[in-house]
Amino acid sequence: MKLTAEHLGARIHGRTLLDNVSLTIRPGETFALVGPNGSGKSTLLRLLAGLRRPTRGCVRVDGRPLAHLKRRTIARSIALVEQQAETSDRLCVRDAVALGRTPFLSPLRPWTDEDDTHVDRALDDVDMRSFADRLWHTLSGGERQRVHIARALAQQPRILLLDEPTNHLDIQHQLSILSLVRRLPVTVVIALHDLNQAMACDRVGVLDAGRLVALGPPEDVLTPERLWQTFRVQADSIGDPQDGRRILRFRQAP
Ligand SMILES: Nc1ncnc2c1ncn2[C@@H]1O[C@H](COP(=O)(O)OP(=O)(O)OP(=O)(O)O)[C@@H](O)[C@H]1O
Repeated sequence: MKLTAEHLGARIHGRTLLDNVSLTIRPGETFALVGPNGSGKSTLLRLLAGLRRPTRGCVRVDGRPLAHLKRRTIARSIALVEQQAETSDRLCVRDAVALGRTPFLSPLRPWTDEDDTHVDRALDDVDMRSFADRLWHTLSGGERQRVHIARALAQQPRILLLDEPTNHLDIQHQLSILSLVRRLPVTVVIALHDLNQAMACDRVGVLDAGRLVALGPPEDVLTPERLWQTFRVQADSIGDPQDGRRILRFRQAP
């Protein structure tokens, strides 16, 4: 599924959060969105998910304006995992993940075994099946994060939008979630602070003060010059002795 942002602008109380952002996310690619704190990554993801209306411009899904689609129709195609998503304390893990099936349910389409299968698979994908009966408020930050990702996976989206999905996760679960996301046969946009994780994505977009200042393959975009201009850090790119892939090393500016 193709997702297109056309000249997107977002303003609030006279302040510009996004300025003329245009990009096309190609079907099936894993697209990393990077940028300093406050550069507009979460705002852009919310616009792409249809949760917030742009002040200017338009988001299209396979050419159709998102603004013309019903919320339920959007939820059948697009899932967003937000940074600070909350869930009712009274829910158990399984029920929290089952919420991902809501867009598919109706009086004429009640819960079926197929929904259970999707929930089980999503719990397995994030390694949370053994927590299925635990109450939400008993979970650690990283466990909650994994449940939110499972809920999005249970939604079987064709476009998955993830806002810093690895920020609470231990290294094993960071790697497994990222590798899962890359394997999924869906279009993924993922906001990341770890630029080496962004290096493993198909393409990268760099936001700086609400503007898209670079877009392309990671090696072409995450150059020492760009990292200095946007993040004000000195960076060196070195080769991984195992597989030759580029790794970024950072130093604070003198
Ligand atoms: N409702 C709001 N009212 C005022 N300012 C807002 C509002 N929502 C977002 N902002 C501002 O918009 C800017 C962009 O925020 P956004 O959350 O999109 O950045 P981000 O790149 O995701 O940041 P981070 O890396 O810190 O998560 C920030 O300066 C933020 O303070």
